[in-house]
Amino acid sequence: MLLEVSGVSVTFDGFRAINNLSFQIASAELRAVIGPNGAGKTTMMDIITGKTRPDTGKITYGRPGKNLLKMSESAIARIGIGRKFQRPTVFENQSVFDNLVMALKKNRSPLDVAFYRRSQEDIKKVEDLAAEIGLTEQLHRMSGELSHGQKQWLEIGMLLAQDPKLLLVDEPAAGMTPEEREKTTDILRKAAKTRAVVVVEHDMEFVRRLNCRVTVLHEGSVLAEGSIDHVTKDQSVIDVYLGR
Ligand SMILES: Nc1ncnc2c1ncn2[C@@H]1O[C@H](COP(=O)(O)OP(=O)(O)OP(=O)(O)O)[C@@H](O)[C@H]1O
Repeated sequence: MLLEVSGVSVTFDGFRAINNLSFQIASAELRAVIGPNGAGKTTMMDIITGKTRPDTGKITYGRPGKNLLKMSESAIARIGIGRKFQRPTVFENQSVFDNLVMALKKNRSPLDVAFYRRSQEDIKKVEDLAAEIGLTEQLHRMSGELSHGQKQWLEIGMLLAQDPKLLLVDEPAAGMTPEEREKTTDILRKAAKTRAVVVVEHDMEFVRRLNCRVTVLHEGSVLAEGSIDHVTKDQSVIDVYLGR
C-alpha cells in the first residue's frame, strides 16, 4: 500500500468532521471519493497534505512507511504528494509551455533556476506532458486564452511535472462541458497507471466513467467501498447520498 489512513479523527469546535476514518490506497490506483456535502472529503485531503492535523490516528505513506503526521506541509509535498484544488491557478499571462517549464523547475535549487537553460531534455519533457494532457496544439498559446477545461488540464500537467506518487484531485469535472469531462477521465485514468490518483467528485456519471474503486464518505467515516455498481446498490449509500 502507498497510503494507509487508520483511525483518524478530527474535531472542529467540538464537531467531529472526521470520525475514526480508515482507508488504503495502492501505489498505482485510481480511486474516487464521493459523499454528501459535509461528509469530510475536503478535510480528508487537508489531513493527508498536512494542512489539518488530526486529533488521533495514523497515516503512513510509502515504503518504508513514513509517518505523515510528523511532517510539515512542504515536506509532504516534497515526498511526492500533489494536490489539485478546484480552481485552476495557472499563470494566465504565460504560455502553456512556460507554465509547464516552471512546474518542472519547481523542485530545483535556486542556483539551478538561476543558471537554467532550456535543455533539450526539458523541452522533451514539456512536450510529453502536453501530449499527456491533450494540449500539444496549445503549447505556445497564452494560458489565459484557454478554455476552463484546458486550464484544468494544464494544472494537472503542472502537477504531473513534479512527478507525484500520489495525486489528490478536487472536483475536476466542475464547470466542464461533457466533452471536457470525457477527456478529463482519460487524463486521470492514464495518470493513475504510474501513480496513485484520488479524485473527489460529485458527478456520478464522471465517477462511473473513471471505472475505479469508489469510497463513499459519510459523517467523516467510510460508509461503503467497492466498485461503482457495488456502492450505488448499497442501501445506506442510496439513503444518505444517491437517493436525495
Ligand atoms: N476549519 C473548520 N472549522 C469548523 N468546521 C469545519 C472546518 N472545516 C470543515 N468543517 C466542517 O467539517 C465538516 C466536513 O467538511 P468538509 O469540507 O470536509 O466536507 P466535504 O465532504 O468536503 O463537503 P463538500 O462536498 O461540501 O465539499 C463540515 O460539517 C464542515 O462544516
